[in-house]
Amino acid sequence: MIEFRSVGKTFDDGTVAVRDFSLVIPSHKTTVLLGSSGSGKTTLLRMINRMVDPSGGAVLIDDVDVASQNPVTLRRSIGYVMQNSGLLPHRTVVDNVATVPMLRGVRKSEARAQALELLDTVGLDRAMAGRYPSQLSGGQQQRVGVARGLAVDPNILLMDEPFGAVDPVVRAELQQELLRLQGELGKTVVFVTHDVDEAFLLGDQIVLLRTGGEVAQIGTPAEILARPADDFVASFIGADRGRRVLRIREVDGARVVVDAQGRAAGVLEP
Ligand SMILES: Nc1ncnc2c1ncn2[C@@H]1O[C@H](COP(=O)(O)OP(=O)(O)OP(=O)(O)O)[C@@H](O)[C@H]1O
Repeated sequence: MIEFRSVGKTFDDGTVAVRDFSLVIPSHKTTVLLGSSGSGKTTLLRMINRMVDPSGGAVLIDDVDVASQNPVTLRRSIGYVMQNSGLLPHRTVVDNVATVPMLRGVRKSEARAQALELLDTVGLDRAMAGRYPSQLSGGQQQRVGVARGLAVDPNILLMDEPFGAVDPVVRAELQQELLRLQGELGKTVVFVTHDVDEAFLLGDQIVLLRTGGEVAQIGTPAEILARPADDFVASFIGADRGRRVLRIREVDGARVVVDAQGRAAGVLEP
């Protein structure tokens, strides 16, 4: 369990990124921090592994304040996947994945063997292992990024817009892959995105943020859809545009689901 207790962050230049944020993130689930640009999502995510230290309040992992932990040790125990994969350009794919385990003392041959298995786990052909990141497509690079995030077998996986830079088709593939992986691994995933559809697809719990890390609503996708807390939430999730309002229409005895514009979205099974 990860807990934010009245956390605030004011950067040195006076920017208040987060005012007063409290949240409990349950273990073995995916929690999505959703909000528009500048709402403080990345700042909050980075407080978990001490890439950012709060100016006030505390972040606890399993009841231990992260401020009491060595930042380097902490960072090496938590998986971190970012938008542009963050791979080391002069190291091969297999070495990129093996780097952190080796820093933690795993022997090179063993770390590489594990890295190859992780390539299988994230659905990347082992034939890619000897390539450099620039020789991979964006989607393949992100898979390597996920493999690297999983390399120390962390309990916690932090993902900061990990699929933001790839095209919609690859993005959908990577999302499905993450759902499959999470079904197998059951990590505590904290996922940052500004994409409502992505949030609703991946999140067990959604935390919708306004500017300053202010919580607009917390709930499951279904709860937020069913009862948006206010106009801001309704607008953000598209409910006000009727985008997510579906209706059932009878067509030749079949029940067809149509969207607010009357376009067919699917058929209900009898
Ligand atoms: N190192 C920094 N120094 C000063 N201000 C910062 C720093 N990092 C972030 N900020 C500011 O803090 C606020 C929150 O930034 P943050 O990156 O957490 O938002 P975000 O919701 O993740 O946005 P995005 O979706 O664009 O990444 C923004 O106003 C940003 O400009």
